[in-house]
Amino acid sequence: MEQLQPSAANQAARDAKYVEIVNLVKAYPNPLGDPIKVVDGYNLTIKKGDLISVIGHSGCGKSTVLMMLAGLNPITSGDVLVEGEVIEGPGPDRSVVFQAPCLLPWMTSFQNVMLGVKRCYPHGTKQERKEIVEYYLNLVGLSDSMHKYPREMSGGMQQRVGIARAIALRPKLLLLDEPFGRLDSLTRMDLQDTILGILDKERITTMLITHDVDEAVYMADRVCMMTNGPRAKVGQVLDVPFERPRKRQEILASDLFYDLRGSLVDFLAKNEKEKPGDKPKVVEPQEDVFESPSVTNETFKQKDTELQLFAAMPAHA
Ligand SMILES: Nc1ncnc2c1ncn2[C@@H]1O[C@H](COP(=O)(O)OP(=O)(O)OP(=O)(O)O)[C@@H](O)[C@H]1O
Repeated sequence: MEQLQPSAANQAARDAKYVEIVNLVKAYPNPLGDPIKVVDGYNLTIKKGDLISVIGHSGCGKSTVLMMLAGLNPITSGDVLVEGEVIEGPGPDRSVVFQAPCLLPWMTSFQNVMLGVKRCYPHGTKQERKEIVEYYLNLVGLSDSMHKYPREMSGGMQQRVGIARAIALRPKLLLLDEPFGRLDSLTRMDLQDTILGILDKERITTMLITHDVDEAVYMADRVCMMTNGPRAKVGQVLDVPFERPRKRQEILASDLFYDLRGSLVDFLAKNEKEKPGDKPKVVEPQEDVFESPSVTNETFKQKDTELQLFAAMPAHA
């Protein structure tokens, strides 16, 4: 076996824990203002360049975890480290794609992507920034629609702009919160393959939240299955050993795909009994929760806050 040089070994060790999520806790106030731990002790390590999909029953806390990673939802306790650095708020090293594309309607796709590029590359020349925008719009298959406004594009095309905008920032961590959730199944498959094609080229470390077991397996290197909330955490992590680039037909024809899919379905079925909403559950306030005063000012759902990220984003050093 080939012997790794010490520096290469160190690099490999660093890459193995490129993103570390350590004992992450999120508490929201219940209607009486008492803190309820929705996520409690979430631990996960993501290798550089890996795509990890996160699956779990509705309301278990998937988006809550993703928003904490994005820095858009304050962490009650615990840490998120990207390349060894603890994250504090949003930053240009992380970008997010939500279910809704959240494009500015008065801007073309080019201008929408340029919005983030300008903030992240303030020292680049106008020509360099233009080339970055064009490159990424081309990568998502929109070279012919660079000067179209959102109203002139389909939902799938708008989502492509959102993906180009996120990837053009060259983030260390790409966060995808059900990015295909509003699309028809053909557009969905098309876009899944577009993202996989881009990640094969760029190897961006990615977390994908999805409700779709097939998508979770097809897209990911590992699938993280979350337990039900409150106090949700990582229940099980499943390795998906298919090589990249992946060919959908080959994967769908393999027995392994159905075995992996079966493991996910079993996990979700076991958790089904405890699904919130199945039976009324009295959730007692939890005394040991770390105080988080900003929590009461948060909006209930934060899925449409992509633009906050750009507004709050400091430039690349
Ligand atoms: N700002 C908030 N204040 C209070 N409770 C919240 C807030 N945001 C989310 N919650 C609650 O936290 C829990 C987890 O919500 P979250 O949206 O993270 O779940 P999810 O797994 O992403 O759900 P879905 O799959 O349906 O999108 C839910 O019970 C939700 O009602």
